[in-house]
Amino acid sequence: DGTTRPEDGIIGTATLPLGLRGDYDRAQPDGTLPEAVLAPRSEADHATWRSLVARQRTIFPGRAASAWLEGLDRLRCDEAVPTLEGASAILRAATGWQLVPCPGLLPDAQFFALLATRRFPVTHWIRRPEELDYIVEPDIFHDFLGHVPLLTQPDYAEFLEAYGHLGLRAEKRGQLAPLARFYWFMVEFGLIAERDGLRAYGAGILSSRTETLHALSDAPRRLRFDMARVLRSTYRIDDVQPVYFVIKDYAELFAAIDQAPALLEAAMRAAPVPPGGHEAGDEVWQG
Ligand SMILES: C[C@H](O)[C@H](O)C1=Nc2c(nc(N)[nH]c2=O)NC1
Ligand SMILES: [Fe+3]
Repeated sequence: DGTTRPEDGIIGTATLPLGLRGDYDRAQPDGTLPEAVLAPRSEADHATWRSLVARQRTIFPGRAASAWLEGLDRLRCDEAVPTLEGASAILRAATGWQLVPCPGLLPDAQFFALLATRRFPVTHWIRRPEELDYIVEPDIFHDFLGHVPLLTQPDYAEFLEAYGHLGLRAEKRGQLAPLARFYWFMVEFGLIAERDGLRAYGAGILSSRTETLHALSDAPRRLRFDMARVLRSTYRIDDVQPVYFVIKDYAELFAAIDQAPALLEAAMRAAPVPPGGHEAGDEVWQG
């Protein structure tokens, strides 16, 4: 389902060679990097971070999900590349999650094992100033700004831990392809129907200027979240998404985890839906 994506460095899953840039040689058996080997931040790193955040902040109003924005504000990370210790203190108090540094994309088993113990791996390196608009792999801007704010929201925090456990189970049963689709559509590119309208909570959307503008525009197709449909839906990662799925609340994601074991088996036998493909039973989100 995944190929390299030309923009803003959101990566598909299993098919991509792990980490073109990260410091994998010094990673520990669980995939994390020991504090002692972390490269210090330069003023240029902080400047890159500030401009990336400032650019996104101009388009968040009316587009970013309220729980995600509240989380971002609580993390107070606009002025400099955040430290994981500082953010972890806020997360522990809110939902018991913590952040661990990693060299980049991790093998699925390591990734799931960390999520299952409420440890979210955050890539340590940050893109170079000339890469503001485009990088191939997720960097700290995608991992931290995209994924961390919603870890302050209890239902979502519970869901992502359960996803970790489900991942370890699915890996034993060779069901990673449909499970990666669930991560892609509902963690990286998810939309939520809020009282004041449609909003984005997906990390891949909110860490990308182009995707944030596109996802909330009239261009893409938006379907009501349907777990079985998501598990059959393939995707491209080399362009903005042609289709998104809309949840009504984060508890819906956690509830879907319970259905997953049966649906994963069925999805392995079902014909995959091509990227942006239509199916008779599709429930278009009316909004
Ligand atoms: C699980 C998901 O489908 C995807 O395969 C992965 N995502 C990530 C990963 N590793 C990191 N660090 N971050 C991710 O988002 N490894 C695997
Ligand atoms: Fe991500």
